[in-house]
Amino acid sequence: MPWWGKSSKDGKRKARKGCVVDTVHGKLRIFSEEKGLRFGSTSVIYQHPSTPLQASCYQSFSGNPIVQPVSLQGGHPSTTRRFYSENVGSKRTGRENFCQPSLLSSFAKPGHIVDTPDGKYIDMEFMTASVSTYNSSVCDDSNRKQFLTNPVPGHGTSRKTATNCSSRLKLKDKSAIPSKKNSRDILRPSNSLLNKPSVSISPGGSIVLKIPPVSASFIAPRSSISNPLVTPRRVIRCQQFVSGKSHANTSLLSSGHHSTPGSCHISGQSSVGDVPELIYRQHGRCSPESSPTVSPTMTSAGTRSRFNSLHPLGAGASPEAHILKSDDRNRQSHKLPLPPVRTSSPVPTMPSSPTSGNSQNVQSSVEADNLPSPGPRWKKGLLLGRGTFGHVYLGFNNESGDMCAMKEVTLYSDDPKSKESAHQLCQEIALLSRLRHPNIVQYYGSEMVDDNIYIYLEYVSGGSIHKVLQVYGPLREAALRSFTKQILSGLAYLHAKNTVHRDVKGANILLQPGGCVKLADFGMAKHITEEIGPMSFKGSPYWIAPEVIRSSNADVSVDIWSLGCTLIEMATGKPPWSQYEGVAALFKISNSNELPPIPDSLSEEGKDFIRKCLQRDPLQRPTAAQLLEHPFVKSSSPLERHTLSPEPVEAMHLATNSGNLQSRNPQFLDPGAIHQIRDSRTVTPISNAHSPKNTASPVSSFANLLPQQQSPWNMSATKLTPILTSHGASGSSIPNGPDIGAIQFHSPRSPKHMSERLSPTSISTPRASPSASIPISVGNVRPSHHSQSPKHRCDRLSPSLNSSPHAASSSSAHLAEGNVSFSYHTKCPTKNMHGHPISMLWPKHSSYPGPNTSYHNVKPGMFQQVPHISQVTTIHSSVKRDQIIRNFLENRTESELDIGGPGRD
Ligand SMILES: Nc1ncnc2c1ncn2[C@@H]1O[C@H](COP(=O)(O)OP(=O)(O)OP(=O)(O)O)[C@@H](O)[C@H]1O
Repeated sequence: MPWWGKSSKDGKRKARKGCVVDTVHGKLRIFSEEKGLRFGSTSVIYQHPSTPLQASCYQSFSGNPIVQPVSLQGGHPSTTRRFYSENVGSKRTGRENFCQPSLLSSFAKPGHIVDTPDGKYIDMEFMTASVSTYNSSVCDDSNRKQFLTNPVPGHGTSRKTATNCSSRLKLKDKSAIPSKKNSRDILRPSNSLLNKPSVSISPGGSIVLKIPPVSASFIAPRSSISNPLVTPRRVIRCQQFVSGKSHANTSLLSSGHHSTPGSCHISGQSSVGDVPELIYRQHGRCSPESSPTVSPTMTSAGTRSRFNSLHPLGAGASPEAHILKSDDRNRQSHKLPLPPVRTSSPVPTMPSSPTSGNSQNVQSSVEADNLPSPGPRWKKGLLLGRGTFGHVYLGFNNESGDMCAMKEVTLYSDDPKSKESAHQLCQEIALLSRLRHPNIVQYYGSEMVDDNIYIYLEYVSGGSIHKVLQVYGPLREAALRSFTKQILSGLAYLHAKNTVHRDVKGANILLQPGGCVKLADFGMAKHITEEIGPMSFKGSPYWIAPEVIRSSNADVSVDIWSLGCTLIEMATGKPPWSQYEGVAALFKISNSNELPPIPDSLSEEGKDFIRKCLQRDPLQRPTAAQLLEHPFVKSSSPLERHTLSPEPVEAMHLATNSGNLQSRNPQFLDPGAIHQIRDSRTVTPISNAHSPKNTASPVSSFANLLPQQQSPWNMSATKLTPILTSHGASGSSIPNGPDIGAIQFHSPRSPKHMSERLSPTSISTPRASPSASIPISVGNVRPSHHSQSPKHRCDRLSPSLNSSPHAASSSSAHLAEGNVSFSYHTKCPTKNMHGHPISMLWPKHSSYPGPNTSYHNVKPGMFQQVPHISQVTTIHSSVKRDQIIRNFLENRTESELDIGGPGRD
């Protein structure tokens, strides 16, 4: 997020709120690998290549193995299709007396990134499909004049139009109330604006696809599939929107909250050219915290009616034609955005799931129209983190048991920040949907639910490198090599696609518990062409390349510079020049010829690697592909993963109860399958059992570093196993910490495998009353030995996970008594697959142990159960949590970390 001027800019923007109208509905588009969407069209058809038409219009994408956009012209009438409509409307613009038509906008539309015949990508501008404000920068004078001389039909004057815009926006929220007024307020572009799309170069250097404003009434279907937008009611009922101001006017705005340190958007004038003109919805009904999935009882028949009305086969060619026809009579009363069509795709349950099976899925789909609701699939759960523009939640599919990360951004029509948010989201969606790489967070889909945009991403449960550094301190060289190699691998892939990330830093690199790191946060990423580099200044001050500060001409080499900074960050816990304030840091970076201090702790290879990355002349920097050959990373080879294995308890539960181990893999989701719009009464599953697997197989595994080197990080990693227990659902509260989750924790292992891991000194946690200490059956635990291998630790401690799921719940009474309750890791899932909270074991009757403490002869009753570190933090509010953890990690022996408990050497 912008690192300067957050509040002031924001305040200024809010002081001059303009009407910002949305169409983010209709802008969420599939970024499929396939092409064929009509630019400028107000509808997009998604074709499922294999499913029959007869399948119903279940309002979800989740079951689509592959749901991809197809051309309106190219669609075969016999295939199942779905589409979204774009909406046309207008909005009052503050003091402006008139509105004007603008250009079509494409939100996250395939047109934003287009494959050219030569394989290159072209950045397409987002255009507004709306009536824009007078001040809208995307509206040229000719259009404005045209509008003025061609008042909107049905409006006596443009002034009246502007006035009515406001009314419509208010009415939009009253979705259930039919409004005749709305129908009168529809703005239609003048005929002269119905030109063919044109392409030009924007000031920002992007290729701009200009598409004339389109009103629903002007859109002619180009295929046998009827375009629902020709339906006046659709125009009336759906979003009416007005374009916002240019991105250049809002790029310096910042949010009130941000999680990533030091981020900045130096979006200068040059950013105008590459900014989509987005459209926003009126501040809507739902709060940002509202779950996109709702009770089935909330799905009204009207929703289905609307859905039917928009079905691409609604012209009567489909078997549902009769439904559409009958429902058409009911559409009058529904103004909400139409949900996406759930067609014949099977519900994406796993094969072993009780609810899986094509026949059942298809049946479910078929019945969707007849049932009150298909039921919720994805539920917004724990808060994983806060970003500049929104929150990221853990999403849980209660049908398949899978998880994903749900990035939620709420758009408000009167909040200029929403414009920036939507812009960034558009870029992120556009880029992510094209990417598939083990070291890049996988994009699954996106949708609009009321005022919220949701981006569904692969869930990376370990949190960001930045947070890891905060908690555990700097990484040791082996981890540095592994992480750097993986980041490089992701960057090499990215750069090969002519894409620059522009915000490489620890906060944007997520870590899987297994040691796989993934590039995330592509909000600032950009496609570039050979001729035109990214023009806007974006990035984070301490990681930003000098040439980005000095000029607007930059290319993928800026990521290499940032990688060098990130390596320093990982090695020291802080980015280079962190001793300077933001602007001073920028000055230092851009105007000095100094190199930041390179950590002495690094090997010569590491130092050389950093020096190569931090060459001020970008031409001298090696490419990511070249750096992959650098000895610093080349020697980091993937080894067998054998460490954390926190899965025994969960795996056994899975094996015995659900038998659906495959569902732990989040890759069931279909990347690119979810660009849809729905209201909060509809349900949109996004899972897909046929999507490619790309979660695992990082370039190297951090886990394999454990045998080589003992480090705080290594120790913390091994700690994932022994201290986890699960207890009943009546246990303590589950905090909404950012680094919690269980997806990797529950990786499948067979019971046999687990039993082989048991050792005589196993720890078990039988039932206990919630108020009592957890009676732990512990054999004599050997004193700590630094030479103890991780494998040994793992074997010895694995049984501790073999506790009953009904073990005593964590008791706040224990904590209140002042027992030891510090944690040495935070990457702890809070719930197992069965929804039982998982807590941790801690030594009792002791304050925080000082250095060189070890525990011998651990006996039953020495431990207590602590739900989560955030509660620990509450209890020990006088002690800085992170420092405790760090100190503990740095001074513990391996066995101490394994067991913990009172007593000293
Ligand atoms: N795929 C994911 N899996 C798990 N956690 C995630 C995921 N994506 C994001 N998070 C968490 O949410 C936080 C914020 O996410 P993210 O950085 O993408 O938001 P943002 O608005 O783009 O932030 P920024 O301020 O960097 O622009 C991250 O720091 C991370 O803790």
